[in-house]
Amino acid sequence: MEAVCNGGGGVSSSKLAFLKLPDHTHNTHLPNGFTSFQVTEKKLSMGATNNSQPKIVTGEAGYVLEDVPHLSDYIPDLPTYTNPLQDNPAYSAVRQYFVNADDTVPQKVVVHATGPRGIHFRRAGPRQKVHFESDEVRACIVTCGGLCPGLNTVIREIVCGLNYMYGVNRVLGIDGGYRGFYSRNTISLTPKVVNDIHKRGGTVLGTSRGGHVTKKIVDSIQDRGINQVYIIGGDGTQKGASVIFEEIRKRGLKVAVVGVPKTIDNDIPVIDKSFGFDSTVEEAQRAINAAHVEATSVENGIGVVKLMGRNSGFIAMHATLASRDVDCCLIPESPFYLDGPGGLYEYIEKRLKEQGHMVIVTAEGAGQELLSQSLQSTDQQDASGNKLLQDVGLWISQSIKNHFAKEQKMAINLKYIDPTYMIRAIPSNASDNVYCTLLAQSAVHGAMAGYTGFTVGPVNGRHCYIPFHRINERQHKVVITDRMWARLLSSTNQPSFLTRDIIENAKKDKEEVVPRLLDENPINRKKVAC
Ligand SMILES: Nc1ncnc2c1ncn2[C@@H]1O[C@H](COP(=O)(O)OP(=O)(O)O)[C@@H](O)[C@H]1O
Ligand SMILES: O=P(O)(O)OC[C@H]1O[C@](O)(COP(=O)(O)O)[C@@H](O)[C@@H]1O
Ligand SMILES: [Mg+2]
Repeated sequence: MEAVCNGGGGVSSSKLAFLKLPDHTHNTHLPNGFTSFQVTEKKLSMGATNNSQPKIVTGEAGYVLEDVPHLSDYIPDLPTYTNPLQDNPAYSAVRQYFVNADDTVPQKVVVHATGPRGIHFRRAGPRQKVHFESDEVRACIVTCGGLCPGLNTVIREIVCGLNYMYGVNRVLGIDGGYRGFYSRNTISLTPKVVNDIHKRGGTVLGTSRGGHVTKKIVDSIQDRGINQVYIIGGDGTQKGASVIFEEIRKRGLKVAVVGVPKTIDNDIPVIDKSFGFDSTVEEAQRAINAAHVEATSVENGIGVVKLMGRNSGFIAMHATLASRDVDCCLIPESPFYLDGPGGLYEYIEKRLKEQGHMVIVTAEGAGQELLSQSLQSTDQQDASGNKLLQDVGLWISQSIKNHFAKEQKMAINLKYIDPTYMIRAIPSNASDNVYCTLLAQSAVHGAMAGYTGFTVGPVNGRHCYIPFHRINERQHKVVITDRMWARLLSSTNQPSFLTRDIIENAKKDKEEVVPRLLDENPINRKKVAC
């Protein structure tokens, strides 16, 4: 799939050179109808601005580039160096190893002949010129939030990428998440130290929730002389990274802040999917197989499997689609009910009569509203402020058992499998390892080129630098009025549990979360001033 654009809207290739955007766009007048917007902030004495605003470049035919910050936005006269990769024997033979300064990637690849070209992100990759010298770099890596297959691979590849590609040999590992910046030890990471870590699950750096004290974290970054910060973590972590970036920018420090999105739940928007997701879906097959074997080995056997997915049911949906042994998949985005016509109990009875067994997969966040009606509702949160969930797997298993015992309709034989933490702790599979390598290398290239305040990730198959605000504005969720959920419903034959209200709400949600590019001026949407 070719999804990379150069500059202008539907222009001929001969015009492309003229339409080139600068590698990092400031409040610049651009050629031929391109306009760059960055709200003009009050300048601080050291040249820093007091608050960063979205950097938006617009062009012909509704072209919009949502650009990422650059150190030169607030540090005047930032020196430039030749990229050492140009003398690296592994890369110098590559026909065009460096990314074109004006390469951008469209967020939407399905377009209409007369529709605008829509939002684009800056393409990731090595730049001809960099803004750090190799021996100047002092990088650090931190991992935060829940575990996810692939964390160690990303750590390994950041360390190796910095060292092999840019000759950087000072990389610190921050121990135990954000709080490790100010309350724990650091470890020195070299290619030798990280050589084998991708074969292990978890994170060699340790992780934690809570403990994000921005001032203490940035003080520690400043005190240690760190100038590249690689922050690997989920939606909470990326919010934390954004705040750290703002503080660093406010202090006018030459420190690149780079987010690497980690989420086993795949709940981060914009990017195609998160690392570890494939490994997780694959590992979930083992639990589903076990549930299927148990269910088919007895009369009226029911296997219930709980998978992770706090607010987003992607793991359950994909594991169900992959398996074909699942008769019902429950996710947080699709409310369901138990009793009455069209309810879960009725469906279970029908399925058992038809085939004598069934498998139910539930995401951990499914049916929480039902649980809080029937169990005592708790509003407990974890250290990061995430709502602590009640065990839907246990609850639904018990509810099904009670229902069939009470009605004395049929004797059922139910087995509940909770493989959630076993799945989360595995090392990443081969395809996730390759993905993690690309993510890590893209992150390193971006920081070396002076970009900052961004999350790296694939958009339509191309790695991009995405501004934090785009990652943090919403959660990625299964849209139950989309084709993928319809595919699942047709593969399991389960009831949709959809009432007219739910369908209307789902449509409304979708309209709110996905910017309606066809009829909207993005400049108005972002409320940026020229
Ligand atoms: N809104 C926020 N602002 C600053 N830091 C945050 C925010 N939300 C979460 N964090 C921090 O990010 C880290 C990880 O967040 P958490 O929600 O536990 O996991 P994840 O990043 O995997 O979603 C924690 O240290 C938490 O304190
Ligand atoms: O690790 P904990 O605190 O038990 O939390 C479990 C949660 O962590 C996750 O595995 C990942 O969530 P995060 O990406 O927010 O860290 C969720 O699927 C699950 O709900
Ligand atoms: Mg999270």
